[in-house]
Amino acid sequence: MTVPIYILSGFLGSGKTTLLQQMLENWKAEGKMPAVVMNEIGDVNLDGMMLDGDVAMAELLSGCICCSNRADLGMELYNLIQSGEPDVIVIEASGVANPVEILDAVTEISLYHRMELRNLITVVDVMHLWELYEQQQGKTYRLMQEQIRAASILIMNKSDLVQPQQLAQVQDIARRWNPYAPMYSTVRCELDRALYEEAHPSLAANSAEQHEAASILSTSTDALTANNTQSPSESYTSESHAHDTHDEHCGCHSSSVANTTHSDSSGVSAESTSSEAPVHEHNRHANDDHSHGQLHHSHEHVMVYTHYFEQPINSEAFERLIANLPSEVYRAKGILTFSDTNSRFLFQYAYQQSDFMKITPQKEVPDVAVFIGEHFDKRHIQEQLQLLEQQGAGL
Ligand SMILES: Nc1nc2c(ncn2[C@@H]2O[C@H](COP(=O)(O)OP(=O)(O)OP(=O)(O)O)[C@@H](O)[C@H]2O)c(=O)[nH]1
Repeated sequence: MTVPIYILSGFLGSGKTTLLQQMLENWKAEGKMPAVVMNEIGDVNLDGMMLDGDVAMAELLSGCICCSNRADLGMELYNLIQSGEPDVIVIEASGVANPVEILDAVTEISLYHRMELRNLITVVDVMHLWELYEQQQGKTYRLMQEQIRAASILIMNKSDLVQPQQLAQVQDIARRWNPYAPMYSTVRCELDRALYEEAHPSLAANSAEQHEAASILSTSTDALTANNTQSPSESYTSESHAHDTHDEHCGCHSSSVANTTHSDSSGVSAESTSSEAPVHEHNRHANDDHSHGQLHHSHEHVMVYTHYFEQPINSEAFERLIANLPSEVYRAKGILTFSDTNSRFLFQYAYQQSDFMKITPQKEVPDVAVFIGEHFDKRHIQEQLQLLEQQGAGL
């Protein structure tokens, strides 16, 4: 049997895990056995902890499958197929992954194993794209372009956060970058499963054009004039993301922490102290530029700070901290025990929107928070969190 493979791409916080959960529920409801490869640039897989324990999962942590973990991806796919014979596999790429690289990796692997790339689904945060489009520059903008161009299906998500005119503009932008992929506008990635299950002919067309398309991205300026006079939705601040200043495409980092591959779903080291993944630039792909045009550049300085909590903290103080995160932090998530509530919470922060959800973990999970961004002051966040812990402990 040939195993269908789906790749989920999309910038940090766009809604990939939200979609993944729906896909898994759908397949499980009809008795299929899905398996998942989850990739995080941080050293903790919080999303994986929230998935049902009966889903086979491989984790590629502390790096990005488009570069540092690329070789491991093949091995994990092979192991998943050999060990569990899943009916379908979904690869959730890290939010800073270049999908062209993943597409290449999966295509290579499928030459040797019985698997078929069914769809590369890119989930777009429409509000985020709308604001980035106004600036027309920056690494995140270019990475989003690549993610959109590589897609065989485009999901324009979080459409509840934009005005209809803004949505139409963003659809227009995405359509210009990728005229092939069917495009669906969603709230919380809700869409009919038939729409993503059918292999779309554009995938073949697209994959043949990936390198060419990607090679022109760095100089690509869209013909559409950025004449958006409407201010962003009230639900966001209008703060610009001026930190995106590098002329590079892929947002991976190479961590000093050795790549960790877990074949179980625990996903968390037993450390109880804070840890951080120092980031350094690596130019592995830069040398490849001769063969791939301008696709491979040195990678951006994506920073990750992981904080393991030793004490419960006050919920309101934590919410204030999250509300005041610097704009350089563009994604945060965590599991927390608060000193003033009975329940544990999963918190999410993506592009200046935060979300707290009560959870009852089915297995032992630590209290931990992960912060992802560029050039932010990790020490400052660490000190703030430690202060909250001290206050929580009444010190
Ligand atoms: N308002 C709104 N929020 C959404 C929507 N879809 C997802 N979210 C929220 O956005 C946050 C990020 O969603 P995820 O599905 O975790 O995003 P992701 O792409 O998997 O994030 P990373 O894995 O960190 O890259 C969560 O708090 C979601 O509940 C949507 O359509 N509208």
